[in-house]
Amino acid sequence: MENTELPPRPLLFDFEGVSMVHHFTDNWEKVQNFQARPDDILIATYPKAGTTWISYILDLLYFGQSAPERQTSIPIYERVPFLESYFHVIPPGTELADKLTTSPRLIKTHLPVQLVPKSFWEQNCRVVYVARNAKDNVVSYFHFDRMNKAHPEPGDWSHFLQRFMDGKMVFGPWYDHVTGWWEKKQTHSKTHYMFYEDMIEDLGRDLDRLCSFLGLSPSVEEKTRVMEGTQFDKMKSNSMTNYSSLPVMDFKISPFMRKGQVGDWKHHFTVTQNEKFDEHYQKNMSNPNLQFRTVV
Ligand SMILES: Nc1ncnc2c1ncn2[C@@H]1O[C@H](COP(=O)(O)OS(=O)(=O)O)[C@@H](OP(=O)(O)O)[C@H]1O
Repeated sequence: MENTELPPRPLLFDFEGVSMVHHFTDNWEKVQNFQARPDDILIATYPKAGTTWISYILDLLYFGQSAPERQTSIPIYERVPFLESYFHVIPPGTELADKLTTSPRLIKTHLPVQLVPKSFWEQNCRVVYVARNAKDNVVSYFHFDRMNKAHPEPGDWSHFLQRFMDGKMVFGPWYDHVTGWWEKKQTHSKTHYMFYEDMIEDLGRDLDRLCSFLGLSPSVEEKTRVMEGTQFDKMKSNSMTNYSSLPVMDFKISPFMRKGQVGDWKHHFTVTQNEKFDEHYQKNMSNPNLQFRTVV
Protein backbone atom coordinates (compact mmCIF):
# COMPACT_ATOMS: atom_id res chain seq x y z
CA MET A 1 0.00 0.00 0.00
CA GLU A 2 1.27 3.49 -0.84
CA ASN A 3 1.77 5.94 1.99
CA THR A 4 -0.91 8.20 0.58
CA GLU A 5 -3.50 5.50 1.27
CA LEU A 6 -2.62 5.28 4.94
CA PRO A 7 -4.63 7.10 7.60
CA PRO A 8 -2.99 10.19 9.11
CA ARG A 9 -0.50 9.81 11.93
CA PRO A 10 -2.33 9.15 15.22
CA LEU A 11 -2.18 11.55 18.18
CA LEU A 12 -1.06 10.70 21.69
CA PHE A 13 -3.64 10.75 24.46
CA ASP A 14 -3.76 9.73 28.06
CA PHE A 15 -5.12 6.23 28.63
CA GLU A 16 -5.37 5.12 32.26
CA GLY A 17 -2.34 7.28 33.05
CA VAL A 18 -0.25 6.03 30.10
CA SER A 19 0.36 7.82 26.78
CA MET A 20 -1.22 5.83 23.98
CA VAL A 21 -2.45 5.98 20.39
CA HIS A 22 -5.78 4.56 19.35
CA HIS A 23 -4.23 1.53 17.58
CA PHE A 24 -3.59 -0.01 20.98
CA THR A 25 -6.79 0.99 22.76
CA ASP A 26 -9.50 0.64 20.08
CA ASN A 27 -9.90 -3.04 20.91
CA TRP A 28 -9.56 -2.57 24.65
CA GLU A 29 -12.61 -4.49 25.77
CA LYS A 30 -11.40 -7.61 23.99
CA VAL A 31 -7.84 -7.07 25.21
CA GLN A 32 -8.95 -6.68 28.79
CA ASN A 33 -11.17 -9.76 28.61
CA PHE A 34 -8.61 -11.84 26.71
CA GLN A 35 -8.59 -15.43 27.95
CA ALA A 36 -5.04 -16.60 28.49
CA ARG A 37 -4.27 -20.32 28.66
CA PRO A 38 -1.97 -21.76 31.34
CA ASP A 39 0.75 -22.63 28.83
CA ASP A 40 0.70 -19.26 27.02
CA ILE A 41 4.02 -17.44 27.04
CA LEU A 42 3.72 -13.69 27.25
CA ILE A 43 6.60 -11.81 25.62
CA ALA A 44 6.63 -8.38 27.21
CA THR A 45 8.86 -5.46 26.25
CA TYR A 46 9.03 -1.72 26.00
CA PRO A 47 8.95 -0.95 22.25
CA LYS A 48 12.31 -1.41 20.51
CA ALA A 49 13.93 -3.49 23.25
CA GLY A 50 14.43 -6.67 21.20
CA THR A 51 10.87 -8.02 20.97
CA THR A 52 11.23 -9.48 17.49
CA TRP A 53 14.53 -11.09 18.35
CA ILE A 54 13.21 -12.87 21.46
CA SER A 55 9.97 -13.74 19.63
CA TYR A 56 11.89 -15.50 16.88
CA ILE A 57 14.14 -17.25 19.41
CA LEU A 58 11.09 -18.61 21.23
CA ASP A 59 9.34 -19.55 18.02
CA LEU A 60 12.38 -21.53 16.86
CA LEU A 61 12.82 -23.18 20.26
CA TYR A 62 9.24 -24.41 20.29
CA PHE A 63 8.43 -24.94 16.64
CA GLY A 64 11.70 -24.92 14.70
CA GLN A 65 11.68 -28.71 14.46
CA SER A 66 8.02 -29.61 14.74
CA ALA A 67 6.68 -27.02 12.29
CA PRO A 68 9.58 -25.69 10.18
CA GLU A 69 7.14 -24.47 7.50
CA ARG A 70 6.03 -21.70 9.90
CA GLN A 71 9.41 -20.06 9.45
CA THR A 72 9.03 -19.60 5.72
CA SER A 73 5.32 -19.00 5.31
CA ILE A 74 4.01 -16.97 8.26
CA PRO A 75 5.39 -13.57 9.25
CA ILE A 76 6.59 -13.28 12.82
CA TYR A 77 3.81 -10.79 13.70
CA GLU A 78 1.23 -13.50 12.94
CA ARG A 79 3.16 -16.32 14.58
CA VAL A 80 3.52 -14.17 17.70
CA PRO A 81 0.42 -11.94 17.78
CA PHE A 82 0.74 -8.44 19.22
CA LEU A 83 -2.08 -8.63 21.75
CA GLU A 84 -3.28 -5.01 21.94
CA SER A 85 -2.67 -4.11 18.28
CA TYR A 86 -5.62 -2.99 16.20
CA PHE A 87 -4.40 -1.93 12.76
CA HIS A 88 -6.31 -1.62 9.55
CA VAL A 89 -3.86 -3.86 7.68
CA ILE A 90 -3.93 -7.10 9.70
CA PRO A 91 -6.46 -8.75 12.03
CA PRO A 92 -6.51 -7.55 15.66
CA GLY A 93 -3.95 -9.14 17.97
CA THR A 94 -6.65 -10.78 20.11
CA GLU A 95 -8.17 -12.42 17.02
CA LEU A 96 -4.80 -13.71 15.78
CA ALA A 97 -4.04 -15.09 19.23
CA ASP A 98 -7.44 -16.77 19.54
CA LYS A 99 -6.88 -18.46 16.19
CA LEU A 100 -3.54 -19.98 17.12
CA THR A 101 -3.79 -23.75 17.27
CA THR A 102 -0.21 -24.38 18.34
CA SER A 103 0.83 -24.86 21.92
CA PRO A 104 2.25 -22.95 23.63
CA ARG A 105 0.90 -19.74 22.20
CA LEU A 106 3.54 -17.03 22.07
CA ILE A 107 1.92 -13.64 22.61
CA LYS A 108 3.61 -10.25 22.41
CA THR A 109 2.69 -7.18 24.41
CA HIS A 110 4.16 -3.73 25.00
CA LEU A 111 1.69 -2.96 27.77
CA PRO A 112 3.05 -1.66 31.06
CA VAL A 113 2.53 -4.35 33.67
CA GLN A 114 -0.50 -2.73 35.32
CA LEU A 115 -2.50 -2.86 32.06
CA VAL A 116 -1.91 -6.55 31.25
CA PRO A 117 -5.17 -8.56 31.10
CA LYS A 118 -5.73 -10.29 34.41
CA SER A 119 -6.17 -13.76 32.91
CA PHE A 120 -2.39 -13.98 32.35
CA TRP A 121 -1.92 -13.74 36.11
CA GLU A 122 -4.90 -15.97 36.93
CA GLN A 123 -3.54 -18.65 34.61
CA ASN A 124 -0.05 -18.19 36.05
CA CYS A 125 1.46 -17.87 32.57
CA ARG A 126 5.18 -17.66 31.96
CA VAL A 127 6.41 -14.19 31.06
CA VAL A 128 9.61 -13.39 29.21
CA TYR A 129 10.54 -9.72 29.55
CA VAL A 130 13.40 -8.09 27.61
CA ALA A 131 14.76 -4.70 28.65
CA ARG A 132 17.20 -2.52 26.72
CA ASN A 133 19.32 0.32 28.05
CA ALA A 134 17.46 3.63 27.86
CA LYS A 135 19.84 5.40 25.49
CA ASP A 136 19.86 2.79 22.74
CA ASN A 137 16.17 2.22 23.34
CA VAL A 138 15.26 5.84 22.66
CA VAL A 139 17.46 5.99 19.55
CA SER A 140 15.84 2.89 18.11
CA TYR A 141 12.40 4.24 19.01
CA PHE A 142 13.18 7.53 17.24
CA HIS A 143 14.04 5.82 13.95
CA PHE A 144 11.04 3.54 14.32
CA ASP A 145 8.66 6.46 14.74
CA ARG A 146 10.15 8.13 11.69
CA MET A 147 9.21 5.15 9.53
CA ASN A 148 6.13 3.77 11.28
CA LYS A 149 2.96 5.58 10.28
CA ALA A 150 1.05 3.98 13.14
CA HIS A 151 2.96 6.13 15.63
CA PRO A 152 2.87 9.91 16.12
CA GLU A 153 5.27 12.12 14.15
CA PRO A 154 8.55 12.04 16.08
CA GLY A 155 9.70 15.58 15.23
CA ASP A 156 13.44 16.13 15.31
CA TRP A 157 15.82 14.17 17.52
CA SER A 158 16.13 16.70 20.34
CA HIS A 159 12.34 17.04 20.53
CA PHE A 160 11.94 13.26 20.61
CA LEU A 161 14.58 12.83 23.30
CA GLN A 162 12.81 15.38 25.48
CA ARG A 163 9.51 13.59 24.93
CA PHE A 164 11.14 10.31 26.02
CA MET A 165 12.42 11.99 29.17
CA ASP A 166 8.97 13.41 29.82
CA GLY A 167 7.45 9.93 29.43
CA LYS A 168 5.24 11.06 26.56
CA MET A 169 5.86 7.98 24.46
CA VAL A 170 3.43 5.39 23.15
CA PHE A 171 3.24 2.86 26.03
CA GLY A 172 4.37 5.46 28.54
CA PRO A 173 7.63 6.17 30.31
CA TRP A 174 10.50 3.71 29.77
CA TYR A 175 11.37 4.07 33.47
CA ASP A 176 7.97 2.90 34.71
CA HIS A 177 7.87 0.05 32.19
CA VAL A 178 11.23 -1.57 32.96
CA THR A 179 10.79 -1.01 36.70
CA GLY A 180 7.18 -2.16 36.84
CA TRP A 181 7.98 -5.46 35.15
CA TRP A 182 11.12 -5.90 37.26
CA GLU A 183 9.08 -5.53 40.43
CA LYS A 184 6.43 -7.92 39.12
CA LYS A 185 8.98 -10.71 39.52
CA GLN A 186 8.48 -10.40 43.27
CA THR A 187 4.87 -11.53 43.06
CA HIS A 188 4.92 -13.45 39.76
CA SER A 189 7.86 -15.81 39.97
CA LYS A 190 7.21 -17.15 36.47
CA THR A 191 8.77 -13.99 35.04
CA HIS A 192 12.12 -14.25 33.28
CA TYR A 193 13.79 -10.84 32.94
CA MET A 194 16.41 -10.51 30.20
CA PHE A 195 18.61 -7.71 28.94
CA TYR A 196 19.27 -6.93 25.28
CA GLU A 197 22.91 -6.12 26.09
CA ASP A 198 23.42 -9.55 27.69
CA MET A 199 21.96 -11.22 24.61
CA ILE A 200 24.35 -9.30 22.39
CA GLU A 201 27.29 -10.20 24.64
CA ASP A 202 26.65 -13.94 24.93
CA LEU A 203 23.50 -15.29 23.36
CA GLY A 204 24.47 -18.91 24.14
CA ARG A 205 24.56 -18.17 27.87
CA ASP A 206 21.23 -16.31 27.75
CA LEU A 207 19.66 -19.10 25.72
CA ASP A 208 20.70 -21.62 28.38
CA ARG A 209 19.12 -19.49 31.10
CA LEU A 210 15.96 -19.01 29.07
CA CYS A 211 15.66 -22.75 28.37
CA SER A 212 16.15 -23.54 32.01
CA PHE A 213 13.30 -21.14 32.87
CA LEU A 214 11.10 -22.75 30.21
CA GLY A 215 12.04 -26.30 31.15
CA LEU A 216 13.44 -27.00 27.69
CA SER A 217 16.59 -28.97 26.90
CA PRO A 218 17.47 -28.38 23.26
CA SER A 219 20.21 -30.49 21.71
CA VAL A 220 23.49 -28.84 20.77
CA GLU A 221 22.40 -28.87 17.11
CA GLU A 222 19.06 -27.29 17.95
CA LYS A 223 20.68 -24.58 20.02
CA THR A 224 23.16 -23.85 17.22
CA ARG A 225 20.31 -23.63 14.74
CA VAL A 226 18.45 -21.14 16.93
CA MET A 227 21.56 -19.02 17.45
CA GLU A 228 22.43 -18.98 13.76
CA GLY A 229 18.89 -18.34 12.55
CA THR A 230 18.41 -15.39 14.89
CA GLN A 231 21.62 -13.55 13.99
CA PHE A 232 20.90 -9.93 13.15
CA ASP A 233 21.92 -10.19 9.47
CA LYS A 234 19.88 -13.36 8.97
CA MET A 235 16.78 -11.79 10.49
CA LYS A 236 17.31 -8.59 8.52
CA SER A 237 17.31 -10.45 5.20
CA ASN A 238 14.46 -12.77 6.20
CA SER A 239 11.14 -11.38 4.94
CA MET A 240 9.31 -13.36 7.64
CA THR A 241 11.16 -11.55 10.44
CA ASN A 242 12.11 -8.13 9.02
CA TYR A 243 8.57 -6.69 8.87
CA SER A 244 8.94 -5.82 5.18
CA SER A 245 5.45 -7.19 4.56
CA LEU A 246 3.70 -4.80 6.97
CA PRO A 247 2.58 -1.75 5.01
CA VAL A 248 2.47 0.72 7.92
CA MET A 249 6.26 0.93 7.75
CA ASP A 250 8.25 2.93 5.23
CA PHE A 251 11.60 1.21 4.78
CA LYS A 252 12.79 4.02 2.54
CA ILE A 253 13.00 6.13 5.70
CA SER A 254 14.57 3.49 7.97
CA PRO A 255 14.58 -0.33 8.06
CA PHE A 256 12.90 -2.16 10.94
CA MET A 257 16.09 -4.18 11.48
CA ARG A 258 18.26 -1.10 11.65
CA LYS A 259 21.64 -1.68 13.36
CA GLY A 260 21.10 -4.20 16.14
CA GLN A 261 23.96 -2.86 18.23
CA VAL A 262 24.78 -1.70 21.73
CA GLY A 263 26.07 1.87 21.94
CA ASP A 264 24.59 3.40 18.79
CA TRP A 265 23.30 6.20 21.04
CA LYS A 266 26.80 7.72 20.89
CA HIS A 267 26.10 8.68 17.28
CA HIS A 268 22.97 10.58 18.30
CA PHE A 269 23.42 12.21 21.73
CA THR A 270 25.35 15.46 21.94
CA VAL A 271 27.55 15.93 25.01
CA THR A 272 24.98 18.29 26.49
CA GLN A 273 22.09 15.94 25.78
CA ASN A 274 24.02 13.12 27.38
CA GLU A 275 24.74 15.07 30.57
CA LYS A 276 21.13 16.16 30.86
CA PHE A 277 19.91 12.62 30.21
CA ASP A 278 22.26 11.13 32.83
CA GLU A 279 21.02 13.59 35.41
CA HIS A 280 17.40 12.85 34.56
CA TYR A 281 18.12 9.11 34.63
CA GLN A 282 19.56 9.25 38.15
CA LYS A 283 16.41 10.98 39.36
CA ASN A 284 13.97 8.71 37.57
CA MET A 285 15.39 5.22 38.04
CA SER A 286 13.59 4.44 41.24
CA ASN A 287 14.74 0.86 41.89
CA PRO A 288 18.47 0.60 42.66
CA ASN A 289 18.37 -3.18 42.14
CA LEU A 290 17.59 -2.78 38.45
CA GLN A 291 20.97 -2.14 36.91
CA PHE A 292 21.64 -1.75 33.22
CA ARG A 293 25.08 -2.32 31.87
CA THR A 294 26.84 1.04 31.71
CA VAL A 295 26.99 2.11 28.09
CA VAL A 296 30.09 4.21 27.62
N1 LIG B 1 18.76 -10.54 15.95
C1 LIG B 1 18.92 -9.34 16.44
N2 LIG B 1 20.09 -8.98 17.01
C2 LIG B 1 20.25 -7.73 17.50
N3 LIG B 1 19.32 -6.75 17.46
C3 LIG B 1 18.14 -7.06 16.88
C4 LIG B 1 17.88 -8.36 16.37
N4 LIG B 1 16.62 -8.36 15.88
C5 LIG B 1 16.12 -7.12 16.07
N5 LIG B 1 17.03 -6.34 16.67
C6 LIG B 1 16.92 -4.92 16.99
O1 LIG B 1 15.86 -4.70 17.91
C7 LIG B 1 15.26 -3.41 17.64
C8 LIG B 1 13.81 -3.62 17.30
O2 LIG B 1 13.16 -3.84 18.52
P1 LIG B 1 11.77 -4.59 18.64
O3 LIG B 1 11.80 -5.85 17.90
O4 LIG B 1 11.48 -4.64 20.10
O5 LIG B 1 10.77 -3.58 17.93
S1 LIG B 1 9.19 -3.54 18.18
O6 LIG B 1 8.96 -2.89 19.47
O7 LIG B 1 8.64 -4.89 18.14
O8 LIG B 1 8.67 -2.68 17.07
C9 LIG B 1 16.05 -2.82 16.46
O9 LIG B 1 17.12 -2.09 17.05
P2 LIG B 1 17.92 -0.92 16.31
O10 LIG B 1 18.67 -1.56 15.21
O11 LIG B 1 18.83 -0.35 17.36
O12 LIG B 1 16.91 0.08 15.84
C10 LIG B 1 16.51 -4.08 15.77
O13 LIG B 1 17.57 -3.90 14.88
